[in-house]
Amino acid sequence: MQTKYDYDVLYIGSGHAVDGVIALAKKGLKVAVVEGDRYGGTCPNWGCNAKIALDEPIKLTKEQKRMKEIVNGNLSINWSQNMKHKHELIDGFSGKQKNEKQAAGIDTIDGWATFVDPHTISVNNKKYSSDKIVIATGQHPNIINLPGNEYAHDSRDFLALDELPKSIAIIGAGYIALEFATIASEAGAKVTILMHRDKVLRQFYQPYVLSVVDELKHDGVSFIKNANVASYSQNDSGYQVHYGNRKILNVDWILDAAGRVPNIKNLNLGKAGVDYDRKGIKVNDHLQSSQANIYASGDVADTGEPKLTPAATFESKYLTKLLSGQKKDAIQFPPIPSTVFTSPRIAQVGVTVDQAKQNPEKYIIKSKNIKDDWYRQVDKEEIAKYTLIFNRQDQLVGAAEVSDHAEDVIDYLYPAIALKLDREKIEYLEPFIFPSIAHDAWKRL
Ligand SMILES: Cc1cc2nc3c(=O)[nH]c(=O)nc-3n(C[C@H](O)[C@H](O)[C@H](O)COP(=O)(O)OP(=O)(O)OC[C@H]3O[C@@H](n4cnc5c(N)ncnc54)[C@H](O)[C@@H]3O)c2cc1C
Ligand SMILES: NC(=O)c1ccc[n+]([C@@H]2O[C@H](COP(=O)([O-])OP(=O)(O)OC[C@H]3O[C@@H](n4cnc5c(N)ncnc54)[C@H](O)[C@@H]3O)[C@@H](O)[C@H]2O)c1
Repeated sequence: MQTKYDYDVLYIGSGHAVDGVIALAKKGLKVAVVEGDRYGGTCPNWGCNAKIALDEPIKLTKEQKRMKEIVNGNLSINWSQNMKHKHELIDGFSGKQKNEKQAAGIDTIDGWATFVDPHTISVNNKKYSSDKIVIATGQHPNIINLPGNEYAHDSRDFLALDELPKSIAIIGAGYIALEFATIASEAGAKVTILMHRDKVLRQFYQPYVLSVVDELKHDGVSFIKNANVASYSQNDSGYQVHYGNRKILNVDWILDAAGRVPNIKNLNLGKAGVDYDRKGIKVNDHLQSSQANIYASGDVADTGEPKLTPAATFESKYLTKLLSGQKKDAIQFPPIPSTVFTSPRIAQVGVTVDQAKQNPEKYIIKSKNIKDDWYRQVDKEEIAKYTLIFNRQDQLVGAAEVSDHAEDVIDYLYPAIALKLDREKIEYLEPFIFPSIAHDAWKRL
């Protein structure tokens, strides 16, 4: 494709919302990626991959505690070695990401992009023009505007802590709060979660959430409901969180985990004619913004889908097909699965249990406590429950699980839900390896 612009397609951002870029370049389009920070974006550098690297030994010590009569000794987390291992796994990732793009003939432009007009951006005072532009700038932590918030840290700081603080206050009770509380508490910190209201992980099935909350409490994590955090301060002994009616919590470290907000402020979107609000860039069913040549992908796009890696990757791959002319149809999202990587995990996909309960004429709910199943007792799981949701045509449309294997179970069941498999196909797919979590999951259907 020959255009009057420097590029056919220019991406702002280099996270999973850009996963389709190499395939696009292979189609012969002239492509550039602008990145102001580390290539690869949040998920590998300071999100999913970094977190799961720290979490793996946590899972191990939790399991060893359950097996203590069988596996001798007391395992404990060496925080600095755990962090060193995380650095070894993660730190080279960004360079590899950048090299892969360059090797595919993609121009990588280092710096922060701002719009000059709908076809032009500026990076470090140099202008670049492009026929199509994809805004894929992700989100940043929502640091609550409170007095003393210079003492509060974000998730990125936590994932780089050289030393584990003895006590940590976590503001918020969502994904990051619960996952990091699991890691920090098991590694030896005293963790207090200060909740905005009275619910933890409100988008997940609450009985499963409460099982995880009970487990965390058992491990010493405190939860303060309706905390009404007012300010933070510092003195010789550490930091203080001022909350409720003149109450003070003294800690060594404060993590603000009160959600994330789209990276749109510094893009100068007024010059691009792109509409947005606090939920992100407004897009139509082709991920196209209010300016016809500008698209949005990933966390920054207000698609109504969860702001998760699988959604960002799916959107990016859709855009690859759309922008290379292979596809014209609107984007059709499959159900986006999600896991909270606590110990045990909570995972879900498709129609939620609450949605099914509200529509009994449409759905049949099957729930089971499988804690005592022989396969779950192999590693002495203490919490293992699932719920399956079927429509009236006997198709699996939703699933939720709380257990140490919840993310794998939901992944194994995912094809049945996403492809709407009928009974005959499900029975044909019966021969999973035995014994295995996949077999354990599929035999439920
Ligand atoms: C702690 C944490 C844990 C997470 N764990 C999971 C998980 O387990 N599973 C899961 O599915 N999701 C998880 N997520 C969410 C997941 O990381 C995001 O959904 C995903 O990274 C979104 O990808 P993206 O490409 O849209 O945005 P990002 O990965 O954030 O990429 C955006 C990129 O744009 C760059 N950028 C921004 N503005 C500009 C500009 N003006 N010019 C140039 N570059 C710019 C940024 O530097 C960034 O690199 C987690 C998030 C966090 C914070
Ligand atoms: N396992 C995963 O897939 C995973 C893990 C981490 C993060 N993420 C992604 O990153 C996003 C951000 O994670 P998160 O945990 O920060 O967000 P979240 O939306 O999951 O939780 C935010 C929490 O902050 C609370 N809160 C909001 N405003 C507040 C205020 N003013 N004062 C006190 N509390 C307040 C909310 O009530 C909620 O409990 C997630 O929504 C998700 O998209 C995903």
